[in-house]
Amino acid sequence: MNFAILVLPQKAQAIRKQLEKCDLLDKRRKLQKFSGKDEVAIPVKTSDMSILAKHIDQTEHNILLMEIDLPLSKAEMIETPAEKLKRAVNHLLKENGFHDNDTEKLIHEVPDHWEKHGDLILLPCNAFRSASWRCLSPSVWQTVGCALKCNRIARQATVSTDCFRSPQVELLLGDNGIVLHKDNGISYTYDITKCMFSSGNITEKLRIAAFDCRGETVVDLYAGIGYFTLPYLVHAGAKHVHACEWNRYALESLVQNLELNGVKEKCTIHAGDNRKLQLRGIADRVNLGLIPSSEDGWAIACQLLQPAGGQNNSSSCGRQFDFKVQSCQPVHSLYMFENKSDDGSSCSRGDNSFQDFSGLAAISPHDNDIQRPPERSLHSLAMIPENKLSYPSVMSDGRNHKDNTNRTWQSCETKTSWSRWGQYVCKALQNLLQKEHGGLWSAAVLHIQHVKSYAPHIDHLVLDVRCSPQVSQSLPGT
Ligand SMILES: C[S@@+](CC[C@H](N)C(=O)[O-])C[C@H]1O[C@@H](n2cnc3c(N)ncnc32)[C@H](O)[C@@H]1O
Repeated sequence: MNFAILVLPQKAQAIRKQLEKCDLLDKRRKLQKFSGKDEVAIPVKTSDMSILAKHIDQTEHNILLMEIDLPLSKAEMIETPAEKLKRAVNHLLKENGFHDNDTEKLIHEVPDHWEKHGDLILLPCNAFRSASWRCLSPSVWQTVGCALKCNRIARQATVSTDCFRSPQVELLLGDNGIVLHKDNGISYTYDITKCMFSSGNITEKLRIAAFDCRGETVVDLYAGIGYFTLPYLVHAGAKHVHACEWNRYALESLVQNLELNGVKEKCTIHAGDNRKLQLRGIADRVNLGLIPSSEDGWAIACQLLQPAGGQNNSSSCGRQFDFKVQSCQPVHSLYMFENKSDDGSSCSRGDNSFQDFSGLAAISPHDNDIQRPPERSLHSLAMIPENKLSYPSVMSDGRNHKDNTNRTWQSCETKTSWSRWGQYVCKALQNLLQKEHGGLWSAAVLHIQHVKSYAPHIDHLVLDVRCSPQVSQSLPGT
């Protein structure tokens, strides 16, 4: 029931203000002037006249309280898409004879959020799950399509654990799942029912887009539809990307996406198992984007890195690379994804852009006691702003030095489990590199990125590692 008080027009604004001040004005509804009656109805939240009387100046006239449904205010009239969807589905349930109790339960399965891929709406996996919805198919999907103004509806399921990372998307309305997705100036087309597309990884795509890879040869070991291959080529300026992929549907999309974005000539696709790649020593940078772990690809990644070191910033700017200056060591970056469990004890879940990996030194070739961290002992690190972020860079003789951005490594006592994971990865890579290329190598964590949390104890982490071959002190001119 809705109520209003009737007041004289000349008093209406003053009384409205008084009501607003004491939170008795019903803002969901509009004031209304009654033509011919010379009265204005002001919507109020209470039907208790004594409460109203306490707050309104009644000296000049009497106030009349009445039950009335005044028109909704403008803000109330604007329905969100989620409200619209719920209203449409509610109507459908009623039309089909569902009782109020059942309707109330079923409405909880109508989602508030979804992904939009062109004219296709991808519903979350818990949407419309009860058996009752099946009886209402296809009219329920037509209703959803109509409410959300789209022609195709699909429902998300968990990405399968098979090695192709196949999505388990179910098409509910429409005859195909091919979509066109655009972000950060890059177009991706793919079949949503056959290839995975993680919109949650947008922060990583943006981070890669901001890398300076000019002059670099990059290998993307798990290219998929080109989710990272394309930002390397389109925005980071990589000279060439070798993209590895073994899922034929992802490969089809990858080819299309390279063409779509005009970078086909700069990419070589390697179809098949990346562990069988015959290439070696070609890469400045290797991208390992596989969850839950890319560990299977570490050996091949090390094989792919150039033995004498890759491009560094100085050479990409056209300056002569100089082996004599240690701070201009050629560098490699391995870029990898991991999903890690954590014990949640000190997890910080706010801004995840910059993680403090203080206390984590580069692994020198002489560190042999790094253990794999226990799976459930990982938790996040304290945050530090970007201007305080510094690179650990310890050479094989243990000396600290400034990196070429002139930021010094801050030592800190706090050892966290993420940093232990970083150390474990660095040590493993260093061993692999020494075995593969010979000589001494150092491996250092450049950055640890928390991408997202899948569950309270499962975090998606990305680690940037810089691997450098150590120059012998006896090289001519050193
Ligand atoms: C996480 S998915 C795709 C990630 C990709 N960056 C994207 O979002 O489009 C990983 C991809 O690696 C591929 N893959 C997994 N193991 C592989 C292997 N040993 N060789 C080649 N491709 C592999 C899968 O088929 C899948 O498309």
